[in-house]
Amino acid sequence: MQEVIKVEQLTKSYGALTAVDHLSLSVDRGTVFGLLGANGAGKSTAIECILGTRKADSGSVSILGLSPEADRRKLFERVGVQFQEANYQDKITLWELCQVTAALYRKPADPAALLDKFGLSGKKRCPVTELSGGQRQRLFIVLALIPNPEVVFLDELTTGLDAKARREVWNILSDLKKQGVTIFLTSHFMDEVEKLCDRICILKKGRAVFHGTVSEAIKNSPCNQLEDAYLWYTEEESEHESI
Ligand SMILES: Nc1ncnc2c1ncn2[C@@H]1O[C@H](COP(=O)(O)OP(=O)(O)OP(=O)(O)O)[C@@H](O)[C@H]1O
Repeated sequence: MQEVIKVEQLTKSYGALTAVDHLSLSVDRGTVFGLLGANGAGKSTAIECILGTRKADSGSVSILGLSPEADRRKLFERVGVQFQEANYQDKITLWELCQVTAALYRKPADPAALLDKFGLSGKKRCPVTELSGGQRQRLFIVLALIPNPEVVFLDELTTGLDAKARREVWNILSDLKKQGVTIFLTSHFMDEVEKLCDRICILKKGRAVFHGTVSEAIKNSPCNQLEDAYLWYTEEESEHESI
């Protein structure tokens, strides 16, 4: 399988705090990779450093064989990104934002079709600031998919979505995966991780304490369920290195 994302020994500190500590990982084409960890474990910092929007202290990253820093323009034609928080100009409508985003890419997806797929067609003329939390979250995913990406990064994918919308997002991601899109996500929901992720990495205080499949995560712990295993990896005082 072709390696699409390769991260080696990525490290980032904020003053005395090491937020990401020698993180190495690899993601194959057409697979879904989940980066997990408690609040403050370093997931967002890791994603930002992988994307080159935050400068790492050391380590290397390659996405689609390109460097996020040196090949920024080339790479971002092929990568979609959804961030947890985004600030948009006051009063800009969903439709305007989609158009502005689509204009950045050579072969964008059809924003109208994406809005429709995510149940946002009726809100086209609505200012982004007037959307509910779940609607904003869905819009962020739409924006990440506008480039027609080969790789998509989704940070806290379904936070704020209701049960039905979460299921819909899962189905859409499963379809994207079938089309060969590589997905890198963070999530706090273990049902979602079990449903979607081929491989996971669990971070604890910036360090990877588990790498592998969901079933390996359960097998290498004393637990029978992913959520219990996840808590075991993240809460135990002793390290459970299995990399
Ligand atoms: N700009 C910053 N300056 C200083 N410290 C920061 C900064 N951003 C994050 N941190 C710290 O780095 C650590 C990792 O934060 P990060 O946001 O990467 O975690 P996370 O796993 O994404 O958390 P969450 O699940 O809450 O989003 C935390 O202790 C956080 O307080």
